[in-house]
Amino acid sequence: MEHLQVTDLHVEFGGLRAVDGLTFDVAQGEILCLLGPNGAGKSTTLDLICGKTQPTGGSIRVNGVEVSRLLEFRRARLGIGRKFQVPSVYKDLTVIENLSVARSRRPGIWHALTRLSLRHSKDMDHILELVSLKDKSHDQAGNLSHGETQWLEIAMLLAQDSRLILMDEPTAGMTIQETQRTAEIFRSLSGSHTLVVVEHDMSFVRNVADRIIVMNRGTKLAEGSIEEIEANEDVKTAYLGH
Ligand SMILES: Nc1ncnc2c1ncn2[C@@H]1O[C@H](COP(=O)(O)OP(=O)(O)OP(=O)(O)O)[C@@H](O)[C@H]1O
Repeated sequence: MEHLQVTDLHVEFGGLRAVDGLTFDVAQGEILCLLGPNGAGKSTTLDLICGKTQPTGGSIRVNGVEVSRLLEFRRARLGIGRKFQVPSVYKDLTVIENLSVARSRRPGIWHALTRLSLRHSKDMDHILELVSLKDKSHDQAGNLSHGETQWLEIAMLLAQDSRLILMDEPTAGMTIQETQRTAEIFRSLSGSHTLVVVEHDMSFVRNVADRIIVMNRGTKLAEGSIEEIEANEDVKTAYLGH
């Protein structure tokens, strides 16, 4: 579980202010959904939090620790995990082998010790159960469906001990059933993990979000529950304007 505080965050790309004075908090164990029209700065915000992009100003704190100047791998070690739209699983390896690779990326020497490795294999079972892939643990990742591949990637983040998980359109391309299962997975992660999710599917957002932030032109336009967001006139205007 991680508490995230973003304060007055800025980034410019050749004069374009993609993120322009963004401030928000995410509580430990909370699921925050980021909405907004195309080009609002949602993906860039995730890039800034995970360290893929360096900010031109502002602060990003995780459990009180300033991370905004740290390199991406250092942030990963602090438990910040990013799931991209294109999955990065190893197709020739089995599901469980993919988890082992993810686990071996964890910091520290402890995972090398046998006693702890045993415990870890139990953790792995638990993780596979959580993402509904236990029956497929010895299947090649390349043979998984699109939805299962996305879940494997979430499982890999869990295996590498990410506690603040950032996801960009996790349900894109999923069937209705896969989307529903993904919502259940997210709800079971909430409480123990903090999630920031960029998502356009409103019924999914309705199912998973504890809170919603709508971005427009790099800044926060509105914040609240789904009911508050749907009733917000500024939000309606921003979407119609695009
Ligand atoms: N590396 C980059 N270099 C230059 N411009 C960029 C870069 N990354 C993003 N941008 C620009 O920053 C703005 C915000 O982009 P971003 O992808 O964050 O928006 P978004 O809200 O995620 O939109 P979408 O819903 O379309 O993915 C856009 O105008 C985009 O073209």
